[in-house]
Amino acid sequence: MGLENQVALVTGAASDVGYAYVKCLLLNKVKVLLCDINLDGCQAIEHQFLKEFQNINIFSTKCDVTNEDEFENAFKTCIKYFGRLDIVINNAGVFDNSIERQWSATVNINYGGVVRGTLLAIKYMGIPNGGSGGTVIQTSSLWAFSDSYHCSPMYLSTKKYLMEFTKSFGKKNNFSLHGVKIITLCPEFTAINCVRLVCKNETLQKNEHRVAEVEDLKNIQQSPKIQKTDNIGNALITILQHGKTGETWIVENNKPLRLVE
Ligand SMILES: NC(=O)c1ccc[n+]([C@@H]2O[C@H](COP(=O)([O-])OP(=O)(O)OC[C@H]3O[C@@H](n4cnc5c(N)ncnc54)[C@H](O)[C@@H]3O)[C@@H](O)[C@H]2O)c1
Ligand SMILES: CCCCC/C=C\C=C\[C@H](O)C/C=C\C/C=C\CCCC(=O)O
Repeated sequence: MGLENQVALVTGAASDVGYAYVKCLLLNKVKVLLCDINLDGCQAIEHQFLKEFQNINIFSTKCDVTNEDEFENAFKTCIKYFGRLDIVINNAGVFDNSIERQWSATVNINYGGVVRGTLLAIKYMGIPNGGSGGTVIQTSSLWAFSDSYHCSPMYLSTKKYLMEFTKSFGKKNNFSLHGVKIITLCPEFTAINCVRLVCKNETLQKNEHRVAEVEDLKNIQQSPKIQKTDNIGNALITILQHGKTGETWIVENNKPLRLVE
């Protein structure tokens, strides 16, 4: 299925994974609205791609996925600017180990942001509401399948919740009501500066067990086997073309993209 001339809204677009999503969408002739709390970051990406690729359609807007009005305004901006909306990528996320201080923010962004984005997608793309249907992709993590990794319990649990939300909410009987497919993508680690994010936390630094886990993260990060973000971007395109509502997909280095049965 070709994606040409479809329109996508990507949250957390100023991120490493977001960058790869946007790039792969543009290369498939999708028009893209970049949304992030970091508007400068989105605009820098926008300018880079406008220089790099010809005949692309790209625009940026500030959007905090925890702010209902701001998030809804991003949907309105998208439809106003591009005239339609077909794809929503819920990608904004945070990884914070300071469970004592940050747990509610992690839930509000990683899980709440996905729920808000999904409900808004149905409101703006749902057939009974005048839309043409569409697809929502949630970014979870391969960690959602792990019971062993406890470096950030909040991160892990929000990624599990959003996957369960999608499996349940994306069921075919729900899809038949609005025509919006809802699918989860679970990437394995990718080459990003995650060690910076993980190491900044003092609570973590004081906990010997967790320090050992940070060492593990550093080793994974430095591994030549770590997947490139483009691997995730290419997986996104395949899922948009072939995925079915309620499905969960895993993307790992050097392995075929796989559907979780
Ligand atoms: N990097 C990995 O190895 C990896 C693996 C699996 C899944 N993921 C997931 O991919 C997504 C992107 O991760 P990344 O590695 O590119 O992270 P990143 O830290 O580079 O980017 C996160 C982005 O989200 C934005 N953001 C944070 N709070 C926001 C909010 N309230 N509203 C809107 N935007 C907000 C940040 O500004 C940033 O641009 C996350 O959901 C992450 O859990 C990442
Ligand atoms: C906003 C987010 C930035 C996130 C960067 C930090 C951590 C990234 C976490 C990824 O989601 C991890 C993805 C997959 C890891 C899977 C397996 C690794 C080892 C398995 C295990 O120890 O259980």
